This record gives sequence, C-alpha cells and structure tokens, in this order.
Amino acid sequence: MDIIRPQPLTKAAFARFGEVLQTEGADELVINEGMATRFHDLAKVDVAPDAGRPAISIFRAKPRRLPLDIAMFERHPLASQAFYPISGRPWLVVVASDDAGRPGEIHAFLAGGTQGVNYARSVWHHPLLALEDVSDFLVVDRAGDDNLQEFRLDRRCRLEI
Ligand SMILES: NC(=O)N[C@@H](O)C(=O)O
Ligand code: NI
Repeated sequence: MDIIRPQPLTKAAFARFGEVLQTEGADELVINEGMATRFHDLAKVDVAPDAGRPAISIFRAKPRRLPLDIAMFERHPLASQAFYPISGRPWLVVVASDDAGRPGEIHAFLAGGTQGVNYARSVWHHPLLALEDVSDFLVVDRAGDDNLQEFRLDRRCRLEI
C-alpha cells in the first residue's frame, strides 16, 4: 500500500486545487471606523452553473484515526466548496489531480486551525477530515444538486503524519 504524508498547507502548493482561506497574505481593509479589519475576497464562490445558489452550512465532523486509509475521492462539477475550521484545530486536506476523469496524483496537506480551503469546481478531494476531536467547520458550497461524483480507488493509500 502506498504511503502518503501531508505537507504544510500553503497558498502556492494548493493553488492548482483552489484557494487557501487565511488572514496571512490577504488583502487587508480597515473598516468600521478602525474597529475591524476585513481580510477581503479570499476565494471565489463558484456555484453559478444551472442557476445555482450559494449555501452556508456548518459541518460537525468526528475526528479521524491515523493512519488513515484513503479509499475514495469525490468532486462537485457544479460547485466550489469551502471549509473553514470554526473549532480552531488542525485538519487534513487530501486532493488529487484529474487523470482522464478519474483521480490521478494524490496530494495531502496538514491545515492549521486558522486555515481553510476553497476547492475549485470539479477538484477531486477526500470528504472532510477532522483531527483530534469533534470539530465544527463553516462550509460554503451550492444549495441543492451539485452533480456529486464519487470514485473508489483501485488501490487504497495510507496517510501517515
Ligand atoms: N457531503 C458533503 O456535503 N461533504 C463533502 O462534499 C465533503 O467534501 O466533505
Ligand atoms: Ni466535497
């Protein structure tokens, strides 16, 4: 079984899969008469195809046990999907390139407790992977059908930290 190890989540390393949601390096705007800072326009919410409507949800995720077997990927052809950790714990992001309509090269990232991601439309990713304890995530994606596609890997791989 192939072993994969997560790399630190950075904007540059994740750029081909979407955006990293973090205050570091963001466009900062002082607002509300100096009482707040807006970290502006962090990612593109892309749910417009077929008159899609954005939805804001909270996912309460149970922690995954490590090592973790990666057996499947999914993607949302009609929608981007953003996750931001409300509970402030580290979590895992596992994505794959597209290889003729199936997941190709796998990339794993360890996200900090103040880092989120926005998966671009149709990016292969593993469903939410929380760590350490039950954790809440703010999620921005598409209300209704997003034409979810799932793919079971022929060969599982094992994620170790
Ligand atoms: N099912 C659901 O909405 N979640 C997945 O899309 C996911 O990426 O976690
Ligand atoms: Ni998803």
